[in-house]
Amino acid sequence: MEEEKIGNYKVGSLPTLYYIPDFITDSDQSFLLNNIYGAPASKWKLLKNRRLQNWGGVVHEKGLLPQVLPPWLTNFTQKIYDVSGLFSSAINHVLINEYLPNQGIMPHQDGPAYFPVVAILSLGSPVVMDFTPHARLKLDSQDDTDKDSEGGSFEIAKDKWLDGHHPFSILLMPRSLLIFKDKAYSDYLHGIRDCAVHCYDGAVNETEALKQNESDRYLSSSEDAGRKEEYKNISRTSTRISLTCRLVPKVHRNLFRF
Ligand SMILES: O=C(O)CCC(=O)C(=O)O
Ligand SMILES: [Fe+2]
Repeated sequence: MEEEKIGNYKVGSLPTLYYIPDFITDSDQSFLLNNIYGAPASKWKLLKNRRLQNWGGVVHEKGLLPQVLPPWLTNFTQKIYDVSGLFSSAINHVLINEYLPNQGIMPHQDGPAYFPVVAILSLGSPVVMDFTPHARLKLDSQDDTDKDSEGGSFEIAKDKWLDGHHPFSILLMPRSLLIFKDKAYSDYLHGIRDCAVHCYDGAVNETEALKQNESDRYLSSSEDAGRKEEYKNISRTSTRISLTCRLVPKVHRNLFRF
């Protein structure tokens, strides 16, 4: 793995979206989950639709008020730094999100304090992450009154986008690593739908993600293999944990000079 180039893991039509299946082993996954769930209860921050742990310090618009990352995390952030070769210095911030099967994250762009490369390590239940071009890249904006009509997310397919931008999705299997930067980071919003069944039909990494031997157990709960194929759904039957690993370049060493 170490000798291989990150370029070998490029997926989809953007030049800077990478998906590495089996980035960590099963025992690495258990090790991380044990540490995450072994952290003091006060480490969890409750949000409306999920909970999270913040490691590495507090991120402000102007930079990071740092806290040393624990060794159980730096083992992995160092590996991500080494393998990707995309970060200008060591990863110093990790956000751990926990999602129940019907929880997700609204489409968003990561904040300006971060170096524009993000690495997301996935544990537990698989999910589909959707990328949507930024509203400023929409060509002929649809009549907003359309929004409430039937069809929900299919509305998006009608939109026209500038410069070849188009919505796409990626299937994030457990133990995989997703890395994105540049256009994928700045021209697109990323989000996860808050429903318990996700469709991966057309996902940019369908082949790569489903090569994993264990993937079968997550596919549609239908007994009928043919229907699994037909619907291309994953059932989110358990919790997903993600580790969003980033670099905040500006670190405040002295609180009083912040
Ligand atoms: O859980 C994920 O995979 C995405 C998390 C994310 O986008 C974020 O923390 O900014
Ligand atoms: Fe994000």
